[in-house]
Amino acid sequence: MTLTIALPSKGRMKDDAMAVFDRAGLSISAIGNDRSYRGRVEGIDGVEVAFLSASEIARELGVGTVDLGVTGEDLVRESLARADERVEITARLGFGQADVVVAVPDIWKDVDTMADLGDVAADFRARHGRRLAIATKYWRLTQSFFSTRHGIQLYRIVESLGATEGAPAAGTADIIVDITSTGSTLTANHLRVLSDGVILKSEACLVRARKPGHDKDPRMAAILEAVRGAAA
Ligand SMILES: Nc1ncnc2c1ncn2[C@@H]1O[C@H](COP(=O)(O)OP(=O)(O)OP(=O)(O)O)[C@@H](O)[C@H]1O
Ligand SMILES: O=P(O)(O)OC[C@H]1O[C@H](OP(=O)(O)OP(=O)(O)O)[C@H](O)[C@@H]1O
Repeated sequence: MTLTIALPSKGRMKDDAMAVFDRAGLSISAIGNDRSYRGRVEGIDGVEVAFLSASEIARELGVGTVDLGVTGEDLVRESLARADERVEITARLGFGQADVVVAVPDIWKDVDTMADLGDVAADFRARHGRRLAIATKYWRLTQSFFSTRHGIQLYRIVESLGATEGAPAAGTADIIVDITSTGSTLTANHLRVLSDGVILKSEACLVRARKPGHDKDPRMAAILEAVRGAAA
């Protein structure tokens, strides 16, 4: 059986992911020309490399069409319901660090915690005639953090696929849930992370799809050991 490893084909994780595999002594070459989306690991037969976007990698791991992949933990937990039943995070790779956070307008001086935000949400309709609106592309993470973890039910998610930090100023949402690394985009948009508003501390991970046979496959064991040893 062929083992398929998915690596980012583009985006911010591409170069670091290739570098980890290089340091691990797993040299990857493209099949055909440089623009090919298929590759192989030199010296190991029966292992194929698929180059996909980081978000596609998370989805493909969930359905098991790839065996291993490098992608962000945020994308895994957002794309997959009950992620831990379907995939295993086998190594944290030391790059792509970013936090998924709840951020509110700076001028909401009395709102510092999720409990404060729960109070705001509870009387938002009475004050404004509508529910608190949260702009995000992280539906699943937002719902589980607000509803399950903090018992906040009175809100509405406004899907945002870009420039999420601009939504409060544009009037399309009241607060946001988004990824941040340096924090400069939040600051530039006059937003502030709640003191207990970090939903997930994400980084790039080597993720395995839970499929039968992996535990007995020497190629899987060799790849995991090599990549773990090379993680920054
Ligand atoms: N400042 C940042 N902004 C956005 N993502 C970041 C940042 N820092 C690290 N990341 C991580 O990078 C990953 C997304 O990378 P990238 O945007 O290259 O992915 P992509 O799947 O190619 O995107 P898309 O499919 O939207 O084109 C996520 O796991 C995210 O957590
Ligand atoms: O905390 P910061 O360092 O400001 O980064 C956060 C921003 O970066 C990402 O946007 P995008 O994918 O456009 O990335 P880029 O701003 O790094 O180009 C993300 O959606 C945030 O908007």
